[in-house]
Amino acid sequence: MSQTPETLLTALRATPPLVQCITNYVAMNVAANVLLAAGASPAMVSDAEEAEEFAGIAGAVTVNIGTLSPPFVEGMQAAIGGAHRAGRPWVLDPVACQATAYRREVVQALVAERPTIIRGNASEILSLAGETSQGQGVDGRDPVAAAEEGARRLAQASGAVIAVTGAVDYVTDGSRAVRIEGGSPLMPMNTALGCSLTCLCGAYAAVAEDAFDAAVGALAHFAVAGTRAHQGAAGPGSFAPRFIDALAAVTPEALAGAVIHDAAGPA
Ligand SMILES: Nc1ncnc2c1ncn2[C@@H]1O[C@H](COP(=O)(O)OP(=O)(O)OP(=O)(O)O)[C@@H](O)[C@H]1O
Ligand SMILES: Cc1ncsc1CCO
Ligand SMILES: [Mg+2]
Repeated sequence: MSQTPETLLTALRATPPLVQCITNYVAMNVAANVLLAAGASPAMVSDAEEAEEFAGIAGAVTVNIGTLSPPFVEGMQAAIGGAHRAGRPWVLDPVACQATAYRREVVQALVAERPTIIRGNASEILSLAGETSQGQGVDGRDPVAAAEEGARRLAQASGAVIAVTGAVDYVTDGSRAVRIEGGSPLMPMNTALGCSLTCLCGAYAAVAEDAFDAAVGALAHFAVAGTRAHQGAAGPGSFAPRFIDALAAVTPEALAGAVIHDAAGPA
């Protein structure tokens, strides 16, 4: 039986999960504040010296290739090994994976490590699915609808739940699929909100029985908070603090109002 976003947020707030976030230099502070506001406990622990051990005490691990370098990759591999040994979920954010040969090579190796969830913008998911994308560096330039079929194939091939974000989000495990409406056009004008959402997927995965439900819960939390923060925001600058406040203010009951449509059948 599926767990609703409402149920999962209740569980998350009752027992805040420790989330080990290996994320990029741009996102570290933003993502930590997002997780704290949402009700989780972030720890940006990434060095190979301790990443595997730390994964043994974390509820989930998240891995983001935004500011990639060999030491980061060593830490990612150590943490993923630790998560597998501890039987914990891990979430991949394939930032700009289409941009360079190094990113393409690293991301393929990470996908082979069986991520529980992959969360990216449509350009990143298209690229992972082997299709051409219009992505410009870290910024998505493709509509989510263009990546839906590729996301379903990628889910089937990788075993991961795929969360594609944009104006209307799409989540699939290869058979089940939903679209989630909400958020704000001011969100892509704030750096690292996608990276932070990947970390929140880890928080929800830590408390969920099912990775599909976890991804839907995290994306619904962002969608509802984004819609609320948009009210009265003058632009991207004033949106940012409103969004942190809204993440904290969202109640489990409010998540019951998230706009989630079944998308498994014909469009
Ligand atoms: N046009 C839009 N309207 C409403 N919500 C949006 C829009 N674009 C993005 N979002 C929301 O913004 C959040 C981040 O998604 P986005 O696709 O921008 O991530 P991203 O490109 O990986 O971001 P970054 O790499 O900067 O962290 C998601 O919750 C998504 O639903
Ligand atoms: C701007 C930027 N550059 C590398 S990672 C990152 C954060 C958004 O993905
Ligand atoms: Mg991104």
